[in-house]
Amino acid sequence: YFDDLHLPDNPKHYNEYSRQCHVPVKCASDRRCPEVYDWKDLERWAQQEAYSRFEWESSFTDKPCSLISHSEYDYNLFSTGALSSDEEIGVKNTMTTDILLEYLASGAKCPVRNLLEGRCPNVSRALSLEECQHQRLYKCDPNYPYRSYNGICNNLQHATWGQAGNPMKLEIAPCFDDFVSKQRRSSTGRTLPNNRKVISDIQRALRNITARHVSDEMFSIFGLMFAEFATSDMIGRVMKRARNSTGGFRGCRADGKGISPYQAPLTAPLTVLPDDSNYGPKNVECLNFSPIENANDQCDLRYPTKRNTATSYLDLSAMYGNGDQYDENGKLKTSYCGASATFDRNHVISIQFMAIAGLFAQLHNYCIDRVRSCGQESKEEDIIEKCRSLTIGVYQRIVYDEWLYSLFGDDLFQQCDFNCKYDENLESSVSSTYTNAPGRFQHIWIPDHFSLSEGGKQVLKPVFEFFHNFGSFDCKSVLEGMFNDSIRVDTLSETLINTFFTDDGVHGHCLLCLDLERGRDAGLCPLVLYKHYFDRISENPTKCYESFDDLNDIFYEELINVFKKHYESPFDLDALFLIFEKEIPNGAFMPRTVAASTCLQFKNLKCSDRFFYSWNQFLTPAQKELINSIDMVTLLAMFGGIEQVPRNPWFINSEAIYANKIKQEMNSKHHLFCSL
Ligand code: HEM
Ligand SMILES: [Ca+2]
Repeated sequence: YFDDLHLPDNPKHYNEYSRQCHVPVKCASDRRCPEVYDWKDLERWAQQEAYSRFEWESSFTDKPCSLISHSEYDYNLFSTGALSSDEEIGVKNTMTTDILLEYLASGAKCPVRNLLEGRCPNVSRALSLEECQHQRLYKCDPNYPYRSYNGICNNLQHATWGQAGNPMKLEIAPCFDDFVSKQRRSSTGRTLPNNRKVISDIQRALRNITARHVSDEMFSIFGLMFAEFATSDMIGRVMKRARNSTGGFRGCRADGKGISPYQAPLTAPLTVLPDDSNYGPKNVECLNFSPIENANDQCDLRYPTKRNTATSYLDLSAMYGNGDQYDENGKLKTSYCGASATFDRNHVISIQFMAIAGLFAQLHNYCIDRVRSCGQESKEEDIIEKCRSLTIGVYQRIVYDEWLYSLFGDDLFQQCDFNCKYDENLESSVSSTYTNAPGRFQHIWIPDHFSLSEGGKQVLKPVFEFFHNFGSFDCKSVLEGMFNDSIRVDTLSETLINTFFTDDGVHGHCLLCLDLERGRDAGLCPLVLYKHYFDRISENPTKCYESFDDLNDIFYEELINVFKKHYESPFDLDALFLIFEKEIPNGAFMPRTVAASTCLQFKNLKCSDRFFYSWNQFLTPAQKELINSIDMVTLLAMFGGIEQVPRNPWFINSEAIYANKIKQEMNSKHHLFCSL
């Protein structure tokens, strides 16, 4: 089934649903193109607008009242990095193009759509401004055996594919109201229902669904946190930036009682209604939110898409950073739990995340020690890069053969069929749909407590405590705690809905609301379009949804009732709610459409990666042998500092084996490090 892994450069509106279900298509018979008297003049105007807007926005980084302060719980939840001068040009170019498109769309919308979808041959598809032409030419050396740090030259013909900072890509054209930036509206043209209200009603409704139950064979918190680690490797979110860094621009008053009079321009806070069962009594009427930056650094006239600051390849880019993270011996500088110090910049992570990240950094550093102890003369670069290739290979094998296998279950794993070959014509890219809807599915597994294993006992602590004071935790007990801790599948946790990122256990954010808003901000189309799209790809029967009750093949009745209450038509539902699809394929842990999207995303990342371990021609036999023998259990035994490791860390209640036994087996492979 899933063999078209390509995401288009110029996505088109998805017509198939309308065709099958006789839904009218906006602009269907409108053939007009934008009429502009003087394009050059318009471009220069848009550029001037962009430049002055950028200066104005940047001025807010010096206004303490407009920044979230240290003492607020959501300090750093929306932190923004500083821009290098190259990045600043990219951001300004993106703004220039966005302003120009918004201007055109403010006149008539349909011509803009025709332009964006390539039906206006007389209009150039890129701006002609000098600043827009700064794409560098790269010459890639096909014989250079190692990955670059920013993803460049992984693809020899298209050097920039998969590069950090690239835009995400869309399967189908986005559904902004004006096609370029305004939030999608209901089919009758009204604003979508209040974000928070829908989410809190969903939490209430899910309490009454008993079909969602905990079984013995349950995915572990270890599996959950590993997923977050893999996500952070392929996706790096970046809130709209100004010149200097911040701990987050302010949208709401510090006490949450409404929008701040000092609201910064790069924010779009969420409104909470006074009758909210959690926030109401706390007088919180406003939750901070900052949109993600667009990425259109060469000023192409195309649908706006969001920036991904990570390399899309599964190459441990969040751990290796720019390649400047090594000490004088070529070891990664480490921080808590032996994790690479690069993670210290990321403010929204837990010690559990660090404990998993630490396993891979320690493998790299262990490898460096072993290679050096062979006493052979090697170039510094070769030692580092050989250990890096080994570590990435070990990680990639774990992602596909262990983690995805456990998540998908045997049937679905075979169906998805990860046995593709390297395809040099396939662009490595992250889907904006995946990122902003199905890819967030596992957030609903986040519980209210994580376990620690202290003196052989399980101790439960609120999740938020693990986001602060990393120094107060013992990584060994954090790791051990994750193995027998089950993901949450019966109801949605308070942590997810009411107290996310809190520091006092009382006032917090709503992660699922952020997820919903990200989809709206990225212009995702209605849920039923994606359902139709992915069903077609997986050759499932497709269906039309005329009444809410038609949704009964996707959702339980309790949820349909929530949607009935808030939405005008089943066609208006937000794509995020695919995460609540009731059909879970046999043996899998994910609903059907989420699984289809996940399958395509991970297949793309594998088959577009020239250096993927299973075909990387630069790996030596010794590297290959090590990659095939270091599995997750081995990593845990070697670097987890624990005496007994679970045979299967992805599921709870796994049988345990002695770490020493595994370490001994590894010792018998030491010689391999001398022929890396
Ligand atoms: C305790 C576990 C986790 C926490 C605390 C967490 C937290 C977060 C936060 C704060 C964001 C940014 C929200 C926003 O502003 O848009 C995010 C984004 C995201 N998360 Fe998670 N997450 C967790 C686990 C996972 C897992 C297991 C997955 C599974 C694949 C996942 C997938 C994603 C994706 C795809 C995004 C969007 C991309 C991004 O912003 O990096 N997360 N998560
Ligand atoms: Ca990466």
